[in-house]
Amino acid sequence: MEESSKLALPDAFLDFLQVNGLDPSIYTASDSTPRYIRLKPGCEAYLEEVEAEMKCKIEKVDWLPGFYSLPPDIQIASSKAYQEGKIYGIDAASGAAVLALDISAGDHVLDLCAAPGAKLCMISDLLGGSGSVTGVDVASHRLAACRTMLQKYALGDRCRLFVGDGTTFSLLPVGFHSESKSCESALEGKGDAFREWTSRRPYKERKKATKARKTVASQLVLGSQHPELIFYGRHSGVVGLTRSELYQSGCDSEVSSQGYDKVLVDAECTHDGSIKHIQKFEHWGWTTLQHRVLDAERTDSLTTLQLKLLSNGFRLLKVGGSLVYSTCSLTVAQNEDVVQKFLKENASAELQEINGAKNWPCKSGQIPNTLRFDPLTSQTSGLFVAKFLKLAI
Ligand SMILES: C[S@@+](CC[C@H](N)C(=O)[O-])C[C@H]1O[C@@H](n2cnc3c(N)ncnc32)[C@H](O)[C@@H]1O
Repeated sequence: MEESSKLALPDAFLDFLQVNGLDPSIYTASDSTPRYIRLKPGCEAYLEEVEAEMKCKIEKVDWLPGFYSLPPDIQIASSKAYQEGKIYGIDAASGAAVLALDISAGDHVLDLCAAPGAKLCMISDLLGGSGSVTGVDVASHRLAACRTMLQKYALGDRCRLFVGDGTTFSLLPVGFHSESKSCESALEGKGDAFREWTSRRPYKERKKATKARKTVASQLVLGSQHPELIFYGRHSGVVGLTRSELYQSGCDSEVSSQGYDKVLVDAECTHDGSIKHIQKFEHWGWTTLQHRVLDAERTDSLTTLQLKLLSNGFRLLKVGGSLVYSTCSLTVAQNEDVVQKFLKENASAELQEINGAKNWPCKSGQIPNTLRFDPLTSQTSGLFVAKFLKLAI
């Protein structure tokens, strides 16, 4: 980690920080930010074993149940506990964003920007043996990594994953069956129903899936059509459904009562609050940072994307349900400004105070009830968090 304290940020990034009023010192003064892990419920007894194996003291994070902190330079990937799926790495600020959802038993949760899936794992963990979680991401390779993670930690039982555009995703939670079922569905026999998911599908099915994937990819480019289902757990509610039952959208009034209980929109952003992510560009090359993060056209369209993701996530929420919007950017443009625009356009949205946040090591955002984690004050990665309630109007 000593390396990072000498990190020489390129001019373009320093300009970006200056324009957005951000202090560059967070990228050089964060060497002491701990690494965080979450222990799978029921694995607490392994803690001593993990400490002995990693040869370090693992501290309980008092304000975040199930979380532990390790010294920053400890690598967890080679540990037995990690390989056996007893622990997974997730930053404490990310854990707080999931906790802000206030997940209860039986909730149907939508994670609209799910990959690579640390927050989705925690959501599945919190749901335990009830409810369901639907993960959506536009990047199929990243979502495939998320699927691997869910399987590795045995957390995917109630999960379904779709490759699709979160700004247009419209599928309701599992178990929702519209009274006005489509004729296609009524006529269709159950012969075509989804069977238990397996990664080793017969050749014929794989061929069909490849064809469907190609069609989906071209349809995604055109901004329409069904998202591709790439994983579903045994108790996700998908087994036994026909395609037309799975792909039901529901009208607005149906969404109000049958939509998701909780929605997480952990939106695509410039990742400038994730120090570890920015440090990686030292190896990837600073020009990559310029293309991927700082390109003006991209940053402009990014806030539009964030607003669309937030609006669509909120549309899919049932009345009385809550949505958490988060980004790992520290800029006001991608956080408070998006929230302000969203509130202006959505009279049924109310910013909510986040339960328990008084004990969290974060600051208030520029709008009351919004929160900001940053490496200097929180000893976590940077994260903005806002929570909305959907009112009946
Ligand atoms: C900050 S990352 C999400 C991290 C994830 N929640 C986790 O905890 O691991 C943002 C994600 O948004 C995805 N994304 C970008 N545009 C999207 C879109 N239009 N619809 C859905 N996902 C999108 C990216 O592929 C990326 O995986």
